[in-house]
Amino acid sequence: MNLITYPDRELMMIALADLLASELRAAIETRGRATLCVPGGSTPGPVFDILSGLDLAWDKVAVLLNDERWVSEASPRSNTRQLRARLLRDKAAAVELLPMYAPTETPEEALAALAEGIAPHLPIDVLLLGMGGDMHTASLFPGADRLEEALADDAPILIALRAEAAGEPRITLSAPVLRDAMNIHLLITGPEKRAALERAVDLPETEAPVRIILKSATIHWAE
Ligand SMILES: O=C(O)[C@H](O)[C@@H](O)[C@H](O)[C@H](O)COP(=O)(O)O
Repeated sequence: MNLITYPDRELMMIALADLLASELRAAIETRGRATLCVPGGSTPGPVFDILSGLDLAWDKVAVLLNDERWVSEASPRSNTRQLRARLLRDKAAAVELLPMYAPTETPEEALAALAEGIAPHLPIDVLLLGMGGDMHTASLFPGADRLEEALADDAPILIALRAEAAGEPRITLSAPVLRDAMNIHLLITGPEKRAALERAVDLPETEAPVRIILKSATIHWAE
């Protein structure tokens, strides 16, 4: 495992934001544009705060979430809401946001249109992921109804799935889309997630979906 242990969370968030920014700059230099894909949840907020103030050609960056909870932006559970509040501001206000939500009753109704918006921006240049204590990443939850389909090598770009631990229905990028990213980072904090990560190494992907990127990711951890 390629694991970086930081002396504290604040240092980690600063170092990680700098690293993501330099990978975005390199992608823009090579390809003229870049795709950045980021998690929801509570952990990445401070990285977003720092990243949004860094200098780079943000107008050449497309941003999308790893996954979304099927709730409107009015809900505090909305990952898009957090993204707008913490990342799509300051210098990063110039990015293009690729939607991961539409106001349909079920995610299935919106899947095709959302995937169509994402397809031209693949592969992802810079991918940041989070992980839950149950070893899910993005919305690839152990026990989710369509997990096997989402883990398959020929999975479509987006999958809608439901899992007990997930709360509301979810939409998630599939394993092949995540695995194909050019630069992959996993951000975790605290002893519980560190222990979960170590357990994941010996488990199959269906029980520890985070395994799909463990070999290729740089893992960033602080207590
Ligand atoms: O929508 C989500 O919930 C996420 O994208 C998810 O995969 C998240 O990264 C982990 O659940 C960790 O969440 P925390 O950072 O809140 O622990």
